[in-house]
Amino acid sequence: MPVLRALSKVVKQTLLGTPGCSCQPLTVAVRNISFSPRQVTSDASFHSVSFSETDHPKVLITGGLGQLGVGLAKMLRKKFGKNNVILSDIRKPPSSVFHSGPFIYSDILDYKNLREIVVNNRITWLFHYSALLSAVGEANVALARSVNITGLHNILDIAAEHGLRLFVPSTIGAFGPSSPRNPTPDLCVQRPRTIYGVSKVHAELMGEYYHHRYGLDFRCLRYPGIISADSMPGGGTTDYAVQIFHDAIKNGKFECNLRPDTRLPMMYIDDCLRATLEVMEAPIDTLSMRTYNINAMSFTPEELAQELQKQMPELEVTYDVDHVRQAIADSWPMNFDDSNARKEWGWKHDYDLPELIQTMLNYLSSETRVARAN
Ligand SMILES: NC(=O)c1ccc[n+]([C@@H]2O[C@H](COP(=O)([O-])OP(=O)(O)OC[C@H]3O[C@@H](n4cnc5c(N)ncnc54)[C@H](O)[C@@H]3O)[C@@H](O)[C@H]2O)c1
Ligand SMILES: C[C@@H](O)[C@H](N)C(=O)O
Repeated sequence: MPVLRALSKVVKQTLLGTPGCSCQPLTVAVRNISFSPRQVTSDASFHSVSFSETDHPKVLITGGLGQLGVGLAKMLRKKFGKNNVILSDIRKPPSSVFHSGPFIYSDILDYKNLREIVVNNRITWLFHYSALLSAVGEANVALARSVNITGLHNILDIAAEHGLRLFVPSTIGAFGPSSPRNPTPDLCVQRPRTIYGVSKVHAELMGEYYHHRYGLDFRCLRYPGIISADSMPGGGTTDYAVQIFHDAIKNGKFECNLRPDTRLPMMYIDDCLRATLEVMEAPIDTLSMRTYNINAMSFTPEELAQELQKQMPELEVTYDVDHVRQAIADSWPMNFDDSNARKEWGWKHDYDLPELIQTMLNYLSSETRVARAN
């Protein structure tokens, strides 16, 4: 009974606030009690978080075989040690990934399997990358709803139950046509028109709710469109900005599926992954919010093509608009206001458009040279 009384007191304090106190003791109280949202009263467990700030975290990455996960694992393994970072997905990994560090099968819809992985590997940090992106999500709403929403519920419960620090990426796609688009601040109207966007707003709100209700250390960044050389995008609206480099090098031609004047926020992958680690390592008292916009640059297909043509004057770009993607892009931010991230935890991007272009061309041309030599 003392447990139940303590729990109900905490719940009341969390919901109603502590009279006369402007500090944040409630989170600490809930976290010390550390009860699971799926097992509240019957076996309210008192496990304390075993990870101390001087240890390396034990990391699990879900959905790790997509555009961003392999690069994230590489960066985290450099910092925390190869065996402290487990990559997981439902797909079969290429042999280079399989041999570069721990990889396991994990379907985020399988709650028991997820729990087993977290327990058996004593996971302390979880990066939740599994998702169906904007264009693929519109083509399969039921699956997107299940992976992006039901899957997230499993992740939140496991993370709260086991005292994990949880990173969930959100996106420029979490905004919609009624949001201010130029620029888009952290806090404003969010009424996205895609299942992807709706699921990401849901993730932001649920993560913040679990933070306040259960003390979950939830951290979230809204990424712009991410551009990478060594991994391909998984079916989003910003994919053209990756594909153009591949087609330019391979064929000297590119057909763009967005209108030439479609302005969207973008970022090179190294900046995105560094921001992710930085927000995970940020001291808790520097974070006034749990979800931040981050940005680097903003351009249209026409501007990207013109900048690329400075290096490759023979490049031909034509346009054949995909109406689904265009409607999505027309509802998204054109410029992203990330001033809170810059002020509070020191976010700063390294790559603007010229550096992005040079880095992509260097990487892809050296790949092509190696392939031709073999
Ligand atoms: N790439 C971008 O431009 C971008 C921008 C904003 C936000 N994000 C977010 O970052 C995260 C990673 O993005 P990405 O580009 O690597 O995505 P991606 O589409 O390339 O990869 C997603 C991965 O999730 C996996 N997956 C699907 N269903 C699963 C399931 N049931 N269980 C486990 N894994 C499953 C897929 O196999 C895939 O490897 C996503 O949450 C995405 O919303 C990405
Ligand atoms: C922006 C982002 O979330 C993803 N690249 C998409 O276009 O769907």
